[in-house]
Amino acid sequence: MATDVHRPVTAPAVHVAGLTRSFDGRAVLDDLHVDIRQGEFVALLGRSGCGKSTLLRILAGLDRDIEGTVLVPRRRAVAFQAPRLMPWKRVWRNVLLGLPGKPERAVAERALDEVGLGHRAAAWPKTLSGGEAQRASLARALVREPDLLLLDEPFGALDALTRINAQRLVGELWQRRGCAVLLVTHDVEEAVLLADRVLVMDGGVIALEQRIDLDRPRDITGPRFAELRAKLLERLGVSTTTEAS
Ligand SMILES: Nc1ncnc2c1ncn2[C@@H]1O[C@H](COP(=O)(O)OP(=O)(O)OP(=O)(O)O)[C@@H](O)[C@H]1O
Repeated sequence: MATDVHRPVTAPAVHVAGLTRSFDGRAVLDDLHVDIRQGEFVALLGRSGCGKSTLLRILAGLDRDIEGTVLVPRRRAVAFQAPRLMPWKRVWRNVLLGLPGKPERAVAERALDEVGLGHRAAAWPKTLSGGEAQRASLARALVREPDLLLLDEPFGALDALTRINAQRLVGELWQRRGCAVLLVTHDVEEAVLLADRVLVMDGGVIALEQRIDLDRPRDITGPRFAELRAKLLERLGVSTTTEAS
């Protein structure tokens, strides 16, 4: 009997093969291939307009006008740069929005506790700070018990200090939950800090794949961190040295 020796022991969380997505006749994603293992944290970098959000929207099931193969877990959740909370619903109701059945408030409160926002469950969205609103948005994703968490620049609009706390929180949530994460970011340091693997998109494909071989918790001051950061910046076309005038 023939056996398929190439078949993986566990199926990947995400399998994308030959994915093409065009807008007005222009292929933004052009025969793109990517796999993400179960429980793996992958960061996606790339110049503005290269198609990162397009890929993420396809994985989220928000865009189906594609060619190619896309296999994703049924349980997946997405958080965007803008928290997208409904202003007329209290925070806990926002967290439960769109969930099937009639989940109880306690379900929302558990997810809010997990992101340190349990005490604001009854608040109106407009009374939240930017960082709190982003955490509420994360709670809304977590309450879906995702096997795949899709994050589209979730920290992009936060100030530096809030951003560091939010990055730490996402790292902790990922370790606790064990779900696969795909994080779209512009921040190379954030990618090296959090990810098992960093992908750089260019020309509609994954142009570089870099494994981050650093132990956790990561030392952002170490030489290997700097080396990885420099390599990724170089691939993104950003110079890491300044010329003396
Ligand atoms: N619905 C759409 N209609 C037409 N063009 C689109 C549409 N969505 C995306 N595009 C185009 O596809 C390209 C990729 O957009 P996308 O938002 O995926 O880039 P990105 O890498 O996420 O950019 P950024 O880093 O600036 O967020 C852009 O040129 C954009 O104008």
